[in-house]
Amino acid sequence: MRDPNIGEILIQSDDLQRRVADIGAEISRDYEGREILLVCVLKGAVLFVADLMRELTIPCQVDFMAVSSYGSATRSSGVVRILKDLDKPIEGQHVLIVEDIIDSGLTLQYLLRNLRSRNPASLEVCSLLTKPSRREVDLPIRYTGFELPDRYAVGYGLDLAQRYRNLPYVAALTAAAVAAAD
Ligand SMILES: O=P(O)(O)OC[C@H]1O[C@H](OP(=O)(O)OP(=O)(O)O)[C@H](O)[C@@H]1O
Ligand code: HPA
Ligand SMILES: [Mg+2]
Repeated sequence: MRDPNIGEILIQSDDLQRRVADIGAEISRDYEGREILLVCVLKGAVLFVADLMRELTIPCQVDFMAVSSYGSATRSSGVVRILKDLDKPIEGQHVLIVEDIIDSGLTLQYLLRNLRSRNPASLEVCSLLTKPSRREVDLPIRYTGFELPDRYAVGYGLDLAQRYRNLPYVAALTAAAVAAAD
């Protein structure tokens, strides 16, 4: 039986996989002759980075940073906390931040400022999903997979109170589930 909190499917698994392959090809072309460091933003981006890095044909490394601002609610608290930092310095490296979703943009704003101060050779952003209608700060996103409507989404890494990250598709929560979470 389908979970009663899960509403309509917004992006099917096949469409996710096809788009991830396209983004991987585009990144490989753009960074030809260079090595990149993927900075995966835990936990949401973990499925995306695992699929994306298998599509890259250029040398790459991956490191992980954990930040959190949502707690168990469906709205950002606006306060971004680093829960785990990168293992190594990034000075002189071509860094690509890999995110699952840019919603208000507050997490990414914090990350861009923080990582820029560490003097990478370049710093770009790849986010599978974006919700332009909810953006509170305007930020440069070099690679994007899909635009979402103003609905709280779960699946393919995205959670509600840590659940549903394992769904192979992206789905909207039902209105009742959103109301119960906030
Ligand atoms: O643009 P924003 O409004 O800042 O929202 C986007 C961020 O929020 C989510 O992470 P969250 O803080 O919930 O942690 P998680 O990745 O562990 O789920 C998501 O993975 C992004 O990192
Ligand atoms: O729609 C969303 N779903 C899950 N996590 C999120 N973090 C920001 N927006 C979302
Ligand atoms: Mg989350």
